Amino acid sequence: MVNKIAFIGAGSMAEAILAGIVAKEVLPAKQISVTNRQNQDRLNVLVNQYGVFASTNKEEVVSGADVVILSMKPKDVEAAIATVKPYIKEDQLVISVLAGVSTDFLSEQLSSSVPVIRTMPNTSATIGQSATAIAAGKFATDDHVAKAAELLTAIGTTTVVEEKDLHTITGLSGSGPAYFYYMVEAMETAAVNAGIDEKIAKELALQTISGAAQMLKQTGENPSELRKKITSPGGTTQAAIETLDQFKFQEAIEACITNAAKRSEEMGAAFKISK
Ligand SMILES: NC(=O)C1=CN([C@@H]2O[C@H](COP(=O)(O)OP(=O)(O)OC[C@H]3O[C@@H](n4cnc5c(N)ncnc54)[C@H](O)[C@@H]3O)[C@@H](O)[C@H]2O)C=CC1
Ligand SMILES: O=C(O)[C@@H]1CCC=N1
Repeated sequence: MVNKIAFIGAGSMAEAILAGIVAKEVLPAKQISVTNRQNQDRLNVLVNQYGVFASTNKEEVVSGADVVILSMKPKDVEAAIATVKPYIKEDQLVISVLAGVSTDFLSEQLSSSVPVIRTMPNTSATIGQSATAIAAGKFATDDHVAKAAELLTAIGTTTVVEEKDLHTITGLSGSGPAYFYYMVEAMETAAVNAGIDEKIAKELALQTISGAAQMLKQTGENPSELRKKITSPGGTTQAAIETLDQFKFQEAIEACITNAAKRSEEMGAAFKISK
């Protein structure tokens, strides 16, 4: 049972998560507290929109919280932890959404054995549709993982993974929504360039991606089976897929995920433990 959640960082990811928690009535909005570096206007927006408590006073925000969610950019993590560390106790649970930053580094910065869970949500959290991966740090027990998972179901699905896999998973599902947006952008542009009205191109492309996602979920069939059902021999889809193959579609996606994972590793390498 969670009684109070504190967000350190009040940007888009914090908003997506707290919006989900408020919408699903996981706990009353007043029991969610938020802080940021110093932007009072931004805090006022969150207070007015969601009814949460917000303050730039770190002690007020963190004290008594069962769960503290680190939701600043990786570059700000050291400064942010330094300001909240005096108020973080070992009976609290720290959940990080920071890309690349290891739980060992966070534990070292917190200089205590407070349990730390590292997660990788995505921006579909805004509508309760995140695919969130969760990994336990060395001081986190199965109960802590279960508590984090229960909380994060407010923003979508949760999958427990090993921390070593989080770089690749960031490339898969953390950044993943962007690949589909990019695909839709490309499809719309291609249709418009071929003379289709922009509004019509948008409407058809949007329902196509949405319908395809629902087909994958509702039929439970493999993407390759679904693809084969559309591909009549010698027909239009075969011509289209052959074109994607000529442009090395599979290799492009492999390189896309590998490079995102590599970037996550590089980002994490800036936050190495000292021993
Ligand atoms: N945007 C995305 O798709 C995803 C982002 N993430 C991770 O979420 C984290 C946050 O990203 P966004 O919300 O997009 O960033 P953002 O820039 O919108 O928000 C960052 C927040 O941190 C606050 N902050 C900065 N320094 C601080 C300090 N010293 N003390 C307290 N608060 C401080 C800022 O005031 C701001 O409210 C990042 O670490 C990112 O890696 C994870 C998954 C997906
Ligand atoms: O682009 C980024 O670094 C963050 C992490 C995953 C999605 N957005």
